[in-house]
Amino acid sequence: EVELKYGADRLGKRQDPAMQKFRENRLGAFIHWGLYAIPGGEWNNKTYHGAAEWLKAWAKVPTMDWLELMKQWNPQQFDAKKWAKMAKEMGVKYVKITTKHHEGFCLWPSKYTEYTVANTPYKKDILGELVKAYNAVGIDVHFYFSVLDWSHPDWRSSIKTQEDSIAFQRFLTFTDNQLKELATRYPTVKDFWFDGTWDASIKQNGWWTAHVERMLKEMLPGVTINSRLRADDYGKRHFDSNGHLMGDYESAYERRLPDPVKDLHVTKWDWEACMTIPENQWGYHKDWSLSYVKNPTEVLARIVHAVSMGGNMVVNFGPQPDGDFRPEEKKIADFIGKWMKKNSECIYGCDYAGWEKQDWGYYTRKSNQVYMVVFNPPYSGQLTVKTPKGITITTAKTLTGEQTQVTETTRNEYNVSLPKNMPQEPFVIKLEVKDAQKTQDKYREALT
Ligand SMILES: Cc1ccc([C@@H]2N[C@@H](C)[C@@H](O)[C@H]2O)cc1
Repeated sequence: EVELKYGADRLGKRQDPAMQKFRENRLGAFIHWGLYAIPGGEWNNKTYHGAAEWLKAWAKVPTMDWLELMKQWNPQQFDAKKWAKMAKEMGVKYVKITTKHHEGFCLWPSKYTEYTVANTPYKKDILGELVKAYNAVGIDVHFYFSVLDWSHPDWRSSIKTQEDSIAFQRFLTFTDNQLKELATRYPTVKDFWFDGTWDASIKQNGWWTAHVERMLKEMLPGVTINSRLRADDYGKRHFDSNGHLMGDYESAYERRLPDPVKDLHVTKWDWEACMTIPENQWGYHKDWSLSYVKNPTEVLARIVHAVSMGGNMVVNFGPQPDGDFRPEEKKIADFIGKWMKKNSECIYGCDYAGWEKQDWGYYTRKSNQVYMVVFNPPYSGQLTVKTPKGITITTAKTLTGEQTQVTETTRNEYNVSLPKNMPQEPFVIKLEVKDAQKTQDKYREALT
């Protein structure tokens, strides 16, 4: 291994209560809300197909013109309690909120920049209202924070001159101040999810990314930090030059998921994926007909896929400029919530089962219970289940208590029959399993 001053601060999964809560939460929601919601992907009567929160870039809008949008920021329909109710009913255990996206507009009244909600017609502290409302219904709040800040004159994507270097040091101090401000104003925050950290200027200041992780953990014991913040002494990101994961969980799965057969290495560490409902829109876009929009079952499949491989899933919402949500997003939240009401036992606190992936769907596991989450019931009426050596199935029944037939077809292989009255939506069969290995050990202990 190479000697590192700014590599991984810890090896292996964190096992403290705060990280266990992060892991057991499993299902979260993303909120991408900022000035970009106002134009919604359209500028000077031209509609841009790219991600709406990047419109400033696509339409090459000068920073001062873009920040003029602040004069229109006045979400009259915004009601933090309604947002919290929607999240609660969806069954998410945490919400990640864009405190500041690349545009540099802050949802909290930061005293380190004028580009904040305080200087808009709306005036009020949106972030503070959301933290209070989500926490009041038992939902953890996570902060998305973009280091990249298009509104700040000292931002540099690369350091070419001495002047760049001096400016960028000022920028890092500005960023430190904003992060300390967020940690001080909102001490119930449970996580910081950093974005906008891919540029050379950050990669060659790996020391600063390590300092930020350490500073926030000192200020907020238990807080979790995503791997995307981190660069090591040599500019290596997410995993340091010795291959060790930095931060507390891998955060590279954005709009994609690890393969359930080829990418099983991800089950060795904590990770969190995030996804959009259209192909690629995080902020509000007026026209969702421009790309494929996932149906509710496709969103659900990605949630279960992540949990089946020991990860979390965060489903994105891009609120309208008026502070309400678009009907398509309300429909998704409602479907997921209804499904979770019946089936969340196979999600919360569940992990990778270690069983071979089958075509009918995904396994999740909680202690000696293995859940079969069935998305593709086979015409044979039989669900193939292959168990690892020494593991046998003792019972199998749906979460509504209906017994299903379990037939051993060969060593470590079973047919689990589809339930008689099969639900017309993805359903769960719960298996009780016995691990011969473990019981023998217990038995052997008894002998000595
Ligand atoms: C190339 C690229 C940069 C940043 C992003 C941001 N990360 C997501 C979580 C959104 O915030 C998106 O704007 C997406 C793609």
